[in-house]
Amino acid sequence: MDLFQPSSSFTRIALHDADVRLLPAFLSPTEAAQLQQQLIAQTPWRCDEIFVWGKRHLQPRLVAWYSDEGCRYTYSGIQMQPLPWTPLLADLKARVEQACEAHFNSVLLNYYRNERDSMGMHSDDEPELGPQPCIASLSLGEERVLSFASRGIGPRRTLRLPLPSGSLLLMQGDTQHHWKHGIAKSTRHMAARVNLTFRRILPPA
Ligand SMILES: O=C(O)CCC(=O)C(=O)O
Ligand SMILES: [Fe+2]
Repeated sequence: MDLFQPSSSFTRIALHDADVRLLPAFLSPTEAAQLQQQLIAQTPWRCDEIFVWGKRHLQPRLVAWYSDEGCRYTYSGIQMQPLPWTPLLADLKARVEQACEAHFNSVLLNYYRNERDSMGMHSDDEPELGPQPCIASLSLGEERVLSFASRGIGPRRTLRLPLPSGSLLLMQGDTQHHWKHGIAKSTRHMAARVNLTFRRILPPA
């Protein structure tokens, strides 16, 4: 018996000068686990290189990017080549759009294989996302903590936000201007997690 009750109301996260909302049970744990398995098996994952202090490293996670035709996106200094939407991802995008009352034309998939995979602190503030990016982030599998840290002058404020499997996080408004976010490595064993960040890429000016 599946006792899951889907919920449609977002909870506002208390973060100054930001608009961050969480829908903890967007997908049931069962659906989230099935979707994670499908995406791990069907996605042509890439491991991109990054440059840190002039040295070449492999990114500590796997990625894939899907979008409408004609979208250009540079991520961590890498020009991404988009894949066309699969029926599975197009269907998921429609459901996320309905929940968020927003429109997206691309999705970045991140695959954290274990506790050693991570994402450095960053803001999603590339010009192609526009002045107030709206990003919807779906988490599947192992719960990891999304760390927030304030940017700019003044005392550094931080927040740790655990993202359960099946949860949908919305970051919009001035969030990217005032905060960075990232996923730290862990010393405790972590199973696989897949995260999808739906974005709206604007055409070049
Ligand atoms: O894995 C996450 O929850 C964060 C992903 C993220 O920040 C990004 O893709 O820009
Ligand atoms: Fe991000």
